[in-house]
Amino acid sequence: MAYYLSPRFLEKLAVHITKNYLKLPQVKIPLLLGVHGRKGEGKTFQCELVYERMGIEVVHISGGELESPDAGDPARLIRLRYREAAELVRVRGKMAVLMINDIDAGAGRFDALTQYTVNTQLVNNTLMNIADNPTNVQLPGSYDENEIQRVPIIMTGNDLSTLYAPLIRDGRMDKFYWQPDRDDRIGIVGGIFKPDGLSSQDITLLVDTFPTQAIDFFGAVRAQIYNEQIRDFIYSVGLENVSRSVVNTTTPPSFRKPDFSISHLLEVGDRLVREQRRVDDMRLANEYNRVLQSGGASSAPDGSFYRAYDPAAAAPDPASPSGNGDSPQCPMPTARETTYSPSPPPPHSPTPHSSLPPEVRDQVNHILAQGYRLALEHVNQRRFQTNAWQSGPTISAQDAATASAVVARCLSDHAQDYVRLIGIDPKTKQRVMEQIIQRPQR
Ligand SMILES: Nc1ncnc2c1ncn2[C@@H]1O[C@H](COP(=O)(O)OP(=O)(O)OP(=O)(O)O)[C@@H](O)[C@H]1O
Repeated sequence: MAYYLSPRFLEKLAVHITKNYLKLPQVKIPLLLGVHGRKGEGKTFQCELVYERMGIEVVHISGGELESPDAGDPARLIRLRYREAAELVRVRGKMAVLMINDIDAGAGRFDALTQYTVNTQLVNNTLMNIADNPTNVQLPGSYDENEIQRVPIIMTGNDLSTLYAPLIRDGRMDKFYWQPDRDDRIGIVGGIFKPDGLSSQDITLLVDTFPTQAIDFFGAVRAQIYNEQIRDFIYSVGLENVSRSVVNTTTPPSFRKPDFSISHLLEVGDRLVREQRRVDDMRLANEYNRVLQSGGASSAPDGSFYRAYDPAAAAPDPASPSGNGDSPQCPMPTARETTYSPSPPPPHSPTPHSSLPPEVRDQVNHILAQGYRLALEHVNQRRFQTNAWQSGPTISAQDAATASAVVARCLSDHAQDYVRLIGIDPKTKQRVMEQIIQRPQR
């Protein structure tokens, strides 16, 4: 297939990679290049096209490999693969890169309140370390005195801001935000449908009909077109014979060219969009995460104190068995929470925090007095049974009056729901308490 490679993309990567193989006088070159942007816009795909075009050797790591039950494994893996890439340059005499896909999936949990693991820290530190000393990357247990080849590291991710901030500073990481413009999209979609004989007007119409869809969507539309024939095939051979007909067979089924008319493509595209909307409306993923989150935290949805705060237990101890790789240091994985800045109450309305029950106000004061942060969660009566709490506002204010006002507003916004107050230790990013402060009237 004739894939489209965006000139902007090619230029950015080509310059970054080449620069890292040159010795420029008195120029400090960042080793890392972070390609970021919306999911499914073809970041990885475009990178692979660049490597192919430039004949560059690639050593891969995926974000998923950056987590492991054993602390230190992913950091070791990065060093190992980096050295492997350096060795490829030496042996093959070609440029090589270390490509880390979806870095934020594996190492991107360095935001204010969510959990992070020992491995997350180690991965971020290892990458910083390599960026600072790219020709001296050692494996644990051995020391190689010889300098190794400097190898640029390209990483893709949706949200680089979730990485440890010093890792992405300009001296270490060059950044490239990839958002294909209309011309890029027409070029890419034209490449996807090249074998199907669509005219350039059809391609333009398809792209312009779905302007907010990621590139991935158009690939999915093409794949859907074959569904009808596959369904016919299944019925023609019979459900019980499908396996035999497609696996280990000398005569695999062949399919005639499906209907790639523009009207059919638009119809399939509309269907996919409707399905997406349904997912969005149902917020299935959101709920699923909440259930996991709540299930891992407190088996009883009665919201009684989460656990007594024990500073010794809260402090992460990498040497202890429980301080291993992926044991989250926060016992409850927390989805990213929104910060809530309370707007001032309207004139002549009662001050909201004055309406807080005294015990809740005491609780707020008590948490803030210990230097903890406050957050809120709410859940309706039905979802309470499944412990599927939703994040409410995170309260950035440290003064009791403002914080109480946010709590009071949340209580009135969710008057028919359960609301719970959460105390978070900002240093360890652990929840130190949870308590239900409102129950719906029955
Ligand atoms: N230039 C292209 N030509 C043809 N197909 C493409 C092109 N770019 C992307 N695609 C299609 O879009 C899909 C998604 O691309 P890719 O996985 O590179 O996106 P991504 O931005 O890295 O996504 P994520 O952020 O979710 O990892 C690919 O599997 C491919 O089908």
